[in-house]
Amino acid sequence: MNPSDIKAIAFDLDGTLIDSVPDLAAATQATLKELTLPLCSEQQVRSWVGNGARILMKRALSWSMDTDVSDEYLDNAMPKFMQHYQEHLEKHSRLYPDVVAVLDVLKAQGYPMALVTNKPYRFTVPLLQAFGLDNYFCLVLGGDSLADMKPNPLPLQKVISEFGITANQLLMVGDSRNDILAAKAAGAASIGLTYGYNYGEDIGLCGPDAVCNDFSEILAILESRQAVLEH
Ligand SMILES: O=C(O)COP(=O)(O)O
Ligand SMILES: [Mg+2]
Repeated sequence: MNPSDIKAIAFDLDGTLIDSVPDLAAATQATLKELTLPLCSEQQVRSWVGNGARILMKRALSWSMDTDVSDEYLDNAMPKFMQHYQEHLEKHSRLYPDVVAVLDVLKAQGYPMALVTNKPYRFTVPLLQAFGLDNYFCLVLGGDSLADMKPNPLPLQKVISEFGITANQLLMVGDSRNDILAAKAAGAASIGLTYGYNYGEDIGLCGPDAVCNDFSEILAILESRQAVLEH
């Protein structure tokens, strides 16, 4: 990545801006309870998040990352999960440190910003509103907004075309290999954050252009761009 090329930024939501697992876990547990199935732990849910609500529920129903669950079984559980998550949404979720301060700086610096999450769109906007994040993003894409979600490059390609930039001018910031793989497939740059979920794996393993341990480090990476521009 050449920081001086970056003209716009796409942010992931869960595990990047907001620690949403406490509410996702509560909704998952409430669904399993309603189905009289064995309950899972918050830690398990933390390792299952990343590919949207349906895959999370598939993993919860099977207590596994990759066991197949029949469509019928999953279709029966999904409305229950959606209802429970609707009720929990922002009850125990928390903004990560420095998120608002850094978004303020980036907005003031004039970067157009997009929010690209695998979370269903219907939960995304209320969650952004609940945490005062709804005025930063000119484009918000949920996991069900387009025909495919991250790690497919489609949502980032949409950002690139909507913002009228080239792929190498987009920076994707996220906590999951899905964010990094989507960025690579779209030809965009990426920053991987270490504090999020990523299935319990080291985010550095999927090869982001940079790794940050906290959100404010993003500014330092982009500052070299400012230095180049001011020169
Ligand atoms: O809801 C998920 O599974 C992941 O959401 P994210 O793409 O914002 O991390
Ligand atoms: Mg994430």
